[in-house]
Amino acid sequence: MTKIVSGVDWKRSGEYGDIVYETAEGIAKITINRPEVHNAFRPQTLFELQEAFNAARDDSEVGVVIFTGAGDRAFCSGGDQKIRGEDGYLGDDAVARQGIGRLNVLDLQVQIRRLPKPVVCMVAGYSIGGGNVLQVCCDLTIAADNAVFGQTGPRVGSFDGGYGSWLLAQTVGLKKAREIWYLCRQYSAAEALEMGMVNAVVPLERLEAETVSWAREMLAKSPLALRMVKGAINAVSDGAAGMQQFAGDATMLYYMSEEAQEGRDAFKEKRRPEFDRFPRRP
Ligand SMILES: CC(C)(COP(=O)(O)OP(=O)(O)OC[C@H]1O[C@@H](n2cnc3c(N)ncnc32)[C@H](O)[C@@H]1OP(=O)(O)O)[C@@H](O)C(=O)NCCC(=O)NCCSC(=O)c1cc(O)c2ccccc2c1O
Repeated sequence: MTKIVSGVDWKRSGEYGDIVYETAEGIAKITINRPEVHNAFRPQTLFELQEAFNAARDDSEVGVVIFTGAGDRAFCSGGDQKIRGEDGYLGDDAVARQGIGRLNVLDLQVQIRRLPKPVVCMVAGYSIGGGNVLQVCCDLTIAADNAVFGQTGPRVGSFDGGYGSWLLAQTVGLKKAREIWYLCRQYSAAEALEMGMVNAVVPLERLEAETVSWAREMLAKSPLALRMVKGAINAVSDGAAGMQQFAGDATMLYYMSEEAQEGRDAFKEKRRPEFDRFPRRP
């Protein structure tokens, strides 16, 4: 196994079984840790990932999230086919004991899109099936030169009709997205770069150093500007939900203004608000 080093002193936290959560220098690194199945996810993996992404969201020290897989052979090979039941993936919780499966990767996809901080996918080896859909949902992707991308749904009896298909089509174009989904071929890192599915390809041993350097570059930028740009880029394609997020950000900024605070203060002080103090901007 190639040693991937970056010189970053990651601090591990949280109690997880299927993932690892680490932070350093304003970056959160979230790693799927099931290398024996090429980091395929099961319901538990996804619940833990949701918890970790929430931790990164809530940590005001964190400005960028790196999402990756353990080892150098795979970022993620999608849903764990060995525990796929008749209607979804079966965990070991009470719901699964009733024979009811889950498709809870869909919740994680939405969470990554709505996280108000850039999420960078760091891919070594396979990014396949539902794993590649997660990669597509991330804001940026840095790939190692051994990375392999592809969808397998129509080969294994599955498909992702949401972000997996139309977001991929937005990313690489309609014809290419159809090819990827209809033929279930595998594509090299160089081909993924060429079609615009990833942002950069670097030698495997430099993967983390390069990804961290992109993260540091973003950390030097205005966090609110990054948040608004992410929301703006997603707003159109996320429809009403995208507009709701963007409007929510506008509300947050308005709450931070003296004008909005005058409304709140006037209510608390039982007086008329003095909105005349604020300009009616052109
Ligand atoms: C990724 C591969 C192309 C790699 O091939 P390779 O030959 O290098 O390695 P092996 O095949 O020998 O794999 C090593 C080891 O890992 C196990 N493994 C790999 N992938 C998975 C997996 N997804 N699930 C379970 N186990 C896996 C493999 O069995 C080996 O272990 P052994 O003990 O058996 O030796 C190749 O592995 C491959 O093609 N993998 C399957 C990729 C795949 O089809 N993924 C699922 C696609 S569907 C999906 O992900 C999905 C999930 C959702 O939750 C959805 C929700 C809603 C809508 C759609 C969804 C969806 O499409």
